[in-house]
Amino acid sequence: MTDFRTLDDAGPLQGKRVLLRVDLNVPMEGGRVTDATRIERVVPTIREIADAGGRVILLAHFGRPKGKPDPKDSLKPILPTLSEKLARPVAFGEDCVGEAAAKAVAALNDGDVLLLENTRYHAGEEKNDAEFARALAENGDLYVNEAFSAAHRAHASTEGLARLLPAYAGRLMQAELDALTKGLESPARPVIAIVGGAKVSTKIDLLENLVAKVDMLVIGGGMANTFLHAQGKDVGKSLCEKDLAETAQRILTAAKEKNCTIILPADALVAREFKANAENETVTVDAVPSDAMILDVGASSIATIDGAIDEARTLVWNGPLGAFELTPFDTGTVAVARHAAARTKAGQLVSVAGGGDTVAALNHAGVGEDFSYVSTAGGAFLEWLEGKELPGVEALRAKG
Ligand SMILES: Nc1ncnc2c1ncn2[C@@H]1O[C@H](COP(=O)(O)OP(=O)(O)O)[C@@H](O)[C@H]1O
Ligand SMILES: O=C(OP(=O)(O)O)[C@H](O)COP(=O)(O)O
Repeated sequence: MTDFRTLDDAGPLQGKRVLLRVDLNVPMEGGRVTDATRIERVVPTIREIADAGGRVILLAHFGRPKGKPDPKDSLKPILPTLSEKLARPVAFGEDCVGEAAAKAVAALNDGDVLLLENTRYHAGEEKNDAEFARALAENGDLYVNEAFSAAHRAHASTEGLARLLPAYAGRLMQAELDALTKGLESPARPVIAIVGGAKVSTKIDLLENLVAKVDMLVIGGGMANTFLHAQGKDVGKSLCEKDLAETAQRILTAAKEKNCTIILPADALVAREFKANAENETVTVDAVPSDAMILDVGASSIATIDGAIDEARTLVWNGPLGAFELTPFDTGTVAVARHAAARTKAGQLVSVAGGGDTVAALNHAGVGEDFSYVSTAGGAFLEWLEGKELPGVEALRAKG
């Protein structure tokens, strides 16, 4: 990563206001952080800057609040976990721009840490609006991007800001790119990818390029339902983006052309309520009751996926196979994660997984330490794998 400026190039940080873009989009339940991996991975950089006398101003997004404040997407509930992991106090600014931000920043002493409220509370963030980026830049002397997992977004705090201030890659940004390059630049074949999760519309397009890069593609989670629908199956009340059926068809055709084997669930665990221990049954994907939702892959699908992993030498995985936060709909994700971990430990597989919820799912399965590499990034990791340039990374090149 020699074409980046890194923290090593930033000069003395004493007294400098450092706008540090991090990804705090962590899994939460009942107002509490349920997986702190993304926080833990940025702690060393925050400490490093603060210990050098810098004033750390954390910029981050949470959820998708559509450009206006929404209390359910506040970063405030993350503060206790952030402060605990950092083992130091963290101040909070009620807005990331304007008077509230300026006041909070002005109150900082050298070595202090401040978290500003969700950047996505402003429409200018996702539009990468120049004026909004300038408003963010007003509070900093330099910019450090540590949010590899949001680097596929050309937003004001991930891209625009890097063009306004001296910009540097943070330690995690560097480490992620180094690890992925080392692990996956020329992967041992066959390569299997598992893509699941719930962010169907923002991730489906990248599958078209992915099928050219991998030998087998397992489509699970909410993502699978759109494909099952595209194949003419009734998915009942399942999470499904019906208007993406054509895109799904196109991906299936591209896979055939590229000789990539697509593995879709053949059976599923369905329920009528989205809650833990909801009454459930296993059905084939041709027989999903119209009032039920697919919440996990079934036993026969798990066996097929495990068998495919046995044939592979490299696995890349983003997106849980089911609603793993709710038992028993964690069964598929846990079983496949443990199988991949065992193959990895036996030296038969290189396994790379990433994504906020995917990491939480691996930790839930007790195998977070057993994969070859666990990235904080999901969508960004897949786009990197596609060979796409990531706007957040590109904006850092040759800046400083
Ligand atoms: N069949 C399904 N129906 C509804 N939600 C699902 C299903 N399968 C997976 N999910 C949800 O997908 C979410 C994770 O998706 P996503 O954000 O794309 O993953 P990541 O954060 O790892 O990139 C989890 O909260 C999980 O409950
Ligand atoms: O959680 C994230 O990505 P991921 O779900 O792909 O791991 C990032 O914070 C990006 O969030 P976004 O997909 O709402 O832009």
